[in-house]
Amino acid sequence: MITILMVRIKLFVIGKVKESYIREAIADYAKRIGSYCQIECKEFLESTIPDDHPASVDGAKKNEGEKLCSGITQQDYVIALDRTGKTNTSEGLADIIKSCEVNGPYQIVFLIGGPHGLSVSCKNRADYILSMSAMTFPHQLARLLLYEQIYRAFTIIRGQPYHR
Ligand SMILES: C[S@@+](CC[C@H](N)C(=O)[O-])C[C@H]1O[C@@H](n2cnc3c(N)ncnc32)[C@H](O)[C@@H]1O
Repeated sequence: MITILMVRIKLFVIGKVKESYIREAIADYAKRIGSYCQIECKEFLESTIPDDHPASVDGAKKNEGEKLCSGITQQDYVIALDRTGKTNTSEGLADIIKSCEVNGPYQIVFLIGGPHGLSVSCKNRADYILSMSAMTFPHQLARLLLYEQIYRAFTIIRGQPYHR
């Protein structure tokens, strides 16, 4: 017999969602996802960059990376979102989530970077670096797309008629 435990999904993200229409869409998906798992999103402030010097940008990214990684535990399955990562299908993401439901680890952490992207340490910690497209999205849209894909993944896992 296969025992399926409810996974917990956490999003650690840099920056707030300013547009109300994006916040509403995210809230709608979060509510739908809530019937399959616990999901929460922790927002961290963007680090200020005093000038456009590459060293300042690197410092800010490093600082943001430390904040993002601070809540990760050793057992978590970490998926970092980065344009240059590996692309996957919705079924592929569903397989990853299903494997965590069946075999553990039972907590999945998704990381979304700020305007300058994720630090090297975030990418090094990640078990999987996921690219949703070769194009770059603003972090707010990346977050919305991710919520939709997590919802879609659960409907695939449960065999429900959302995904075509
Ligand atoms: C504005 S983007 C950062 C752009 C930055 N220049 C870079 O190349 O990473 C903000 C965040 O959204 C997420 N993101 C944007 N486009 C993405 C994509 N195509 N696939 C996966 N994540 C993406 C990433 O987490 C990224 O750190």
